[in-house]
Amino acid sequence: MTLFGPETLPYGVFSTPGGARRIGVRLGDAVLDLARAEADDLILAGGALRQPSLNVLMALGRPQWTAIRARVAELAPDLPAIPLADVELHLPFEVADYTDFYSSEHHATNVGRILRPDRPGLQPNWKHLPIGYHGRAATVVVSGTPIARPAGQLGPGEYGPSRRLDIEAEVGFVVGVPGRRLRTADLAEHVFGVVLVNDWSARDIQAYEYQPLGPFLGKSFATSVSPWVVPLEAFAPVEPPAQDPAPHDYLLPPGPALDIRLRVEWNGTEVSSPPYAQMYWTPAQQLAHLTSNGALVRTGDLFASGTVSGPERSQAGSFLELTWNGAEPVRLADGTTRGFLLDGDTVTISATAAGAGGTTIGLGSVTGTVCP
Ligand SMILES: O=C(O)/C=C/C(=O)CC(=O)CC(=O)O
Ligand SMILES: [Ca+2]
Ligand SMILES: [Mg+2]
Repeated sequence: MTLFGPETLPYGVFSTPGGARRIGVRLGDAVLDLARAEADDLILAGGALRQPSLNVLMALGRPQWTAIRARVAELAPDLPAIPLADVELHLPFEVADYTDFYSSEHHATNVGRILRPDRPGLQPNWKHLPIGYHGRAATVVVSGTPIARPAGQLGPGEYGPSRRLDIEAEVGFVVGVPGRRLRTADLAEHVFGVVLVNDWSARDIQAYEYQPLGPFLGKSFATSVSPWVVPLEAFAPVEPPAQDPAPHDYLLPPGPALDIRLRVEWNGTEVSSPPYAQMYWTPAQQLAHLTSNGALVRTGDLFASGTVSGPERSQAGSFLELTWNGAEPVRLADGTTRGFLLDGDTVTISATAAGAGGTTIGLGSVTGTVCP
């Protein structure tokens, strides 16, 4: 079984040594060169495929996305193909704005217990609206980019490198068509596709700075995304979890969940398997909420699910939860133990998902190595 067969066909931006950035689609272990296919008039996309990023393609809208994808699938065996091993992959789209949600009930409850032990895990508003914050688009980087350990204020009078550097395994949604005051039913008209996200987080910086305005420097230093954007239509929609209390009208109907199964590896040891299908708030509700006040989403906007954590410890999407703030270290295959990230550590988040027509599709992976 290949995870990158004709039912997946994710888009990315690649280059070969000395060459310019071009748009490609992954098929198996090859990249189909769509820039050349358009230049050869095999695919008509008004120049959208002859660009150094996906943004022009993403702005075309759903009917053209569907038509181009169908044409790529039809032509795939005959399109110019380059071995994946011979290309460099780049950030696939120019990030306009980056928003991060907080939509796993298990993650929100765990983080609440760890950071605010004197209060109930979930805040009273949590089941009434998808909580989120606006992040920093400029520091969204492609998988493989080294992650420099941030320094900052760790407490009163204390400044230095973070000692509690962490990950957050998330699913990201990439906006193609701009809009404001969107309804949940509008998701597929506006969202082009899905990436994996690692929202690197310095827990000591975060814990000191976040009150009362929320995450700031503890999360804005780097956010990694996978190089392949999997089109929304490649996924088989599934039923989201029941919501109680019923959300406000503008958040209904909730729209589908996606059955994306993540896997987190720490220096090659699999340490957790977060289940995205169990997220409380759906991407359609996040998009409707994000734009409900009249705020504009633009081509290239990235909104992330929030840390994906399931009910089990082995399903934690952050090391904060996995090691319970470092108190219960995990053992890696080389016999060493970890609470938080050490310099030189590599984290890889990968995922598969239920694809349309009963298939299993791949999302690839997002990886990063910590440097001092
Ligand atoms: O509960 C808090 O104070 C903050 C928790 C987070 O780390 C927020 C975040 O990035 C959202 C998420 O990924 O779920
Ligand atoms: Ca996050
Ligand atoms: Mg911004």
